[in-house]
Amino acid sequence: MTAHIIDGNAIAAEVRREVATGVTSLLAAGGEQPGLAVVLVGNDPASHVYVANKVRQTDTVGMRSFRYDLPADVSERDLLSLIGRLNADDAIHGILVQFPLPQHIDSRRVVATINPEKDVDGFNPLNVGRVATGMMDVLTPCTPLGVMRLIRSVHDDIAGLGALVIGASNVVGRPMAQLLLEAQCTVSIAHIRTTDLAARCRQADILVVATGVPDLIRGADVKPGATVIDVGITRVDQPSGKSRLVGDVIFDEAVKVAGAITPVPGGVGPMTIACLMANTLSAARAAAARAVSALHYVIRTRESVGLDDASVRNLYSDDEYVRQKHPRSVLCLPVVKQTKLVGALYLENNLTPYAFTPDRVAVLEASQAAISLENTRLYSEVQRENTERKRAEEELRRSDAYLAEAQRLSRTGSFGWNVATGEIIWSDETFRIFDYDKAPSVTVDMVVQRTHPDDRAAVQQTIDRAARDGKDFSHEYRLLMPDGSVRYIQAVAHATKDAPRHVEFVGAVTDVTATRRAEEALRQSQAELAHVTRLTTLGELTASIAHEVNQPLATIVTNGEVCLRWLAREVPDLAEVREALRDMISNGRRAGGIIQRLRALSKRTETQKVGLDINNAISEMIPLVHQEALGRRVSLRLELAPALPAVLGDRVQLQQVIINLIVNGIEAMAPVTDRSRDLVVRSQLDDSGQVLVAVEDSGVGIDPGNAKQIFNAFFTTKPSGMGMGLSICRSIIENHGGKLWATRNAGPGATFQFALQPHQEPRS
Ligand SMILES: NC(=O)C1=CN([C@@H]2O[C@H](COP(=O)(O)OP(=O)(O)OC[C@H]3O[C@@H](n4cnc5c(N)ncnc54)[C@H](OP(=O)(O)O)[C@@H]3O)[C@@H](O)[C@H]2O)C=CC1
Ligand SMILES: Nc1nc(=O)c2c([nH]1)NC[C@@H]1CN(c3ccc(C(=O)N[C@@H](CCC(=O)O)C(=O)O)cc3)C=[N+]21
Repeated sequence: MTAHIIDGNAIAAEVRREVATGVTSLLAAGGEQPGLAVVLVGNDPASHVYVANKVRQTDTVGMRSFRYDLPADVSERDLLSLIGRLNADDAIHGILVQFPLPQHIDSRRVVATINPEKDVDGFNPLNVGRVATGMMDVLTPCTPLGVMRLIRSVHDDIAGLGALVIGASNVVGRPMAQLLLEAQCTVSIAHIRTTDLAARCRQADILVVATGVPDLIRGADVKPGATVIDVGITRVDQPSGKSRLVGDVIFDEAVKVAGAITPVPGGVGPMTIACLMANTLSAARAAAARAVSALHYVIRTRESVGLDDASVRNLYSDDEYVRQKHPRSVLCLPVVKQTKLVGALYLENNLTPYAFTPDRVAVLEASQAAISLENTRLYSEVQRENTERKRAEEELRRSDAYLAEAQRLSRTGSFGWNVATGEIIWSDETFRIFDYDKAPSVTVDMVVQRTHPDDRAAVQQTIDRAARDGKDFSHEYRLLMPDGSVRYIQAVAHATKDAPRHVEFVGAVTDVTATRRAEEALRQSQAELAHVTRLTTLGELTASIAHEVNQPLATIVTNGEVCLRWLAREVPDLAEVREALRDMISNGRRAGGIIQRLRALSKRTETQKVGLDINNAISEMIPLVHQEALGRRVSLRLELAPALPAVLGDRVQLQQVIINLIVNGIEAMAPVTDRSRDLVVRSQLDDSGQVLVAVEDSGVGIDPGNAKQIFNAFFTTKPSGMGMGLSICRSIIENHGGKLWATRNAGPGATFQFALQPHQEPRS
């Protein structure tokens, strides 16, 4: 198995492409073209090759290169002064002084002179210190940076791996170890004095060799599967006369043991230059971001900036604008409103330094403060008003929503009607009830149109009267909907008058269809129940009624025989015959009357309320109960007050009540043996002008324990009764707007009575 050979050339090309893209977007964002200065001292041929390479690649990725070739005997001072100029030159974002430098020049001083922001080698102590303390967003030495990228091409995560760095130079070994440490490797650094190097190598998951000692690491020194990074580059002469580059690792051996390995050449080397490009781009980007004008500073810090003499080099001298316009005095104040920076006040004077004296600044700042204060006051006022308005609007919106919902739920719509203008406004629910599409205004005609034809005249009349009198009104009418269905509407309206001729109605319309239908159903079932109980009562009376009918029939038969006899005489006695015939007719009528009443009572009819004479209604029932009373030895007496006013009622239903009360009274006296059984049916006008009908018996009376229940449905004291009688009676009387109740008599027995309002003939 051989190791994966990490292709430094390919990855370096990748890095260069990224850099080229970065340069393009930096330019697009208005940044300056990145520039790299390469300083070469002396004539070292290898260095010339490298530098030429760097310059070429710089141009390739779209950056500018500046090459400075100095003689080998250049003074340190001259070199440092060149560096100073390069530091100040805004076209230059990166400075690289190629190593090695001649002996007479102190490389550390050179490195320390390079502006840390332009130190693309990452050798300046400030950058070294930053990397050493884990600040990775700074310029990082190129070779270790490239190595990390190579390692990452084979490892997603190297945290926890054992890493051995051989070589402890400031250029490679030490920063390398820092980067590996930062990536959470367990890092060892080996150097010339390290003992048992091979054994240490065999422990390393990641082996970075940077000594410049060819063949230092053999295959046997590599931990199987380890990642081997060979930084070393040594040019060795070959027998052919040509030279070739070798690394520190015996590649042919190590490639058989390692998991991944970099070749030399084509490994770390190309990465170093690619990372130099990347560092130069980073430096240029940082410079663009830092293009800190005074304005930017003010915006960022909200502190005012004053430059008394802008021609003197200062923090803002690098500002593009300052460089081009050379203002002499600059004052920049933040304009803050409601803790928000809304702008900056920028004043400059291109003629004199010290134009913005402290007292002038104070005046400016004070007036700005005054304006701010006033703004603050206005702002908070507006803010408060806004909040208040929002709250009110929200409340209104919510209550509107509640109202609409309530209208929908209660099927009640509202309306407004201005009589003078004829303008009518409907709520959504009103539109729904009338089944019209929503419209901004409505006419009286629309209401009339929708009204059931049978009710139209009445509705029109109500509306006309309301418009004329300007008085509250309420009416109930039906709507005939487009689909042919009928709706029952109840409308009430209240008149408001703010001027004598200016009447406005505010009202509500309720769809009471469901209520009316329920009432109708209830009335129907009550009528049916009443009919059934009526038949039951009549059923109980069958025997006595049959007897009651039989009697006139028997009389008729007897009279018929008498007639035949009188006619059979030699001289027929016609006077007698006539007398008998009259008797027959009257008895026939009597029987017929009973049958007729029976038929009326047993018929199932709609309720028909008419003005009727209650005495007459009572009298008609007597023949039906006459025989029953006789048979049970009850004396039945009528005490009917003459000239009673008519009552409005359904004859059959009221007669059902009367007959029920009489039958109950008769039954209540059945157990009575020690006294006479008297039943009195009385009619009279009571003190309050009501027509009163009372049925008084001398029976067993009402058990006080039952007094409350006797009118309840299903309550009965009779063994065979259904218990519907009194409950139906009461509902009939209540339907007539009257009252039915029972009292105990002073003597034995009880009195059941009902009271009805006299019927007012409608005045036409
Ligand atoms: N590919 C690339 O881009 C680059 C390649 N290089 C190459 O990397 C190599 C190292 O460069 P650089 O760090 O600048 O060189 P230096 O000479 O500055 O450092 C060499 C380091 O290796 C250590 N060392 C030397 N011999 C041994 C040994 N036998 N066993 C253990 N440690 C040893 C030294 O230890 P001590 O400190 O005790 O002397 C020293 O720390 C060179 O071949 C150089 O050409 C360098 C830079 C970039
Ligand atoms: N201030 C400074 N910064 C440096 O980064 C720096 C320096 N001085 N001095 C010298 C070392 C060495 N160095 C290399 C750069 C590229 C290759 C490189 O491209 N190598 C190719 C081969 C190049 C060739 O053909 O010679 C490769 O390994 O494939 C090698 C080595 C940067 N160094």
